[in-house]
Amino acid sequence: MIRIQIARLPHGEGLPLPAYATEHAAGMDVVSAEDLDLQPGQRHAVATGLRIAIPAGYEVQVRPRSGLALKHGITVPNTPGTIDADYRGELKVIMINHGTEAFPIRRGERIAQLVPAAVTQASWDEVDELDETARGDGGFGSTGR
Ligand SMILES: O=c1ccn([C@H]2C[C@H](O)[C@@H](COP(=O)(O)OP(=O)(O)OP(=O)(O)O)O2)c(=O)[nH]1
Ligand SMILES: [Mg+2]
Repeated sequence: MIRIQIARLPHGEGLPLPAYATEHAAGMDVVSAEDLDLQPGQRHAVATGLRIAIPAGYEVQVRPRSGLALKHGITVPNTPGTIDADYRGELKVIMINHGTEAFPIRRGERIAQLVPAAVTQASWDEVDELDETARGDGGFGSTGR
């Protein structure tokens, strides 16, 4: 359990903070701060009215809700969205309608889920040759279907 500072923008006033729906849920459901009808094929960065300050060494992933995906074709095209620890702008949820009908997104409705995660940063050791492995350069289905 880590602590993350969260601040509301004016249009975020009165909305519930992202919250776990069940005791051991992996994601905190986050709600929309705006009303819109997402047309088939349309993308929109949905406002949450929230800003957060994630501790260094962590990120927050933005993931779709499976019910919206299965029933309505509503998903997050950049899933998992990445909220960087040093980002201080508004948290937005990019949503796309892969369905065939307009989908109403209403203020206060849960649109996605936030999953905090530890981040490992790396630096490069540039070399001329890499060690050999049994897989070698086989990939992209090289082991069969
Ligand atoms: O679903 C998302 C994804 C990103 N962001 C914000 C927070 C994140 O820290 C910042 C940058 O995101 P990312 O690195 O994925 O986008 P980019 O296209 O690389 O933009 P930048 O050049 O600003 O890093 O945008 C969101 O609010 N929601
Ligand atoms: Mg980036």
